[in-house]
Amino acid sequence: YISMKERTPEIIKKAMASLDEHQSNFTKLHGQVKKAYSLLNDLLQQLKSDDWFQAPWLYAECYMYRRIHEALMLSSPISDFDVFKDLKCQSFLDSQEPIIILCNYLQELKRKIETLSENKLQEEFFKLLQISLWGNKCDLSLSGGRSSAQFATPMAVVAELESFILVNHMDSIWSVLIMRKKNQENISTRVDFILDNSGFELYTDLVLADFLLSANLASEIYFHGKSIPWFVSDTSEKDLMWLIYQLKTAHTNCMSRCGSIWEEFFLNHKWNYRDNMFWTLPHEYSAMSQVAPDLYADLQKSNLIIFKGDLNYRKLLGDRKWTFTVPFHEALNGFHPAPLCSIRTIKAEIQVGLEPGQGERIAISEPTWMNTGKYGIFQFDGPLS
Ligand SMILES: O=P(O)(O)OC[C@@]1(O)O[C@H](CO)[C@@H](O)[C@@H]1O
Ligand SMILES: [Mn+2]
Repeated sequence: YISMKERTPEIIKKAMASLDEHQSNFTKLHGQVKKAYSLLNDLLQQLKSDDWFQAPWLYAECYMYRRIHEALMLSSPISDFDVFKDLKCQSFLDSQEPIIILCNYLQELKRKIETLSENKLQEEFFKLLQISLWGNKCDLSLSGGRSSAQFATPMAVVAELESFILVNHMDSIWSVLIMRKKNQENISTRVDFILDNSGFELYTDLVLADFLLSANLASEIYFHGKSIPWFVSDTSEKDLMWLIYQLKTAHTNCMSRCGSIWEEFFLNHKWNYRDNMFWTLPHEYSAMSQVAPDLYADLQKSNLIIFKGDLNYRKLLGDRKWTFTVPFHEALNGFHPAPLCSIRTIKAEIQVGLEPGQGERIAISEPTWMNTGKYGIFQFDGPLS
């Protein structure tokens, strides 16, 4: 209710404001801008109707983002204009400090990576996994488009927040990768990231992906993004390329090196970008094999699929009100293309795989614990090899 009543009107207003701000860039296209603006205004008025509050939440939200996209599509030639672009860019620019710190950390780590013992490698992997987890605190649909505060020193945060991890299957994620690395028969290991938010979160995902290659825990990475602007801050191909360009052209040495290395990864196909319309439809993932068989078949080639963020978790579980103690495997409802894990801070009232009483105990002192992104999970499903 809060999401549809308060956040969505804010988000549409932000989209309209962005069109307003860019008026002057669209010389000779004022008619088209006016049209998109008025379609968004209609949508804003329609949001007051009861229908929006009676439809399933996930469906209504996805529909709203599609209607925003439609307003632009009907206003050709400004169809390609991303009404959330400025918000996404700003959230990246606001996190320069932690980005530089993390960048230096990664470079130092890579310099000595060959010399690390298996235990030490695991420790570093866990650290970067947790940084990527807490990076998911920063989504803009939850904050109605307001840039969320970043943590100043990502590495210090890891220790501070460890007690807020409610399900921790980092061991299983590690096992999948290290067992493949040790087995000489595995010449290649493919890891897929089903991306969530651009900006700082995306940066933490790329750092993790770089580490996986550098530590020979993976040989190829596939990043899956969104083909249209989605849930305000979700990553599109343009967002990903923009981020890499920002790094490459940064004045800080370590950032520009990082940008060049990552660009190179894409050029030599160690890193690959994919999108598919399925990610911007309201379907739960158990419907993927039916609705998007090609995508499902592609994911079956993966050795580990990492689903980032809250929305992906909702879709993995069909956004149902599961009992907290239901096993993750069961709630996936037949969706098992390959070993997979969810890395997500809890922002929506859906969670499985908890210990009996675990969620109920937190709710006593923190009634809104499922809406804030304060708690996180690493939840794994699949055979370990
Ligand atoms: O997937 P993300 O970026 O972690 O979170 C997306 C999200 O904040 O947006 C919606 C808020 O209305 C909820 O679905 C969800 O909590
Ligand atoms: Mn998101």
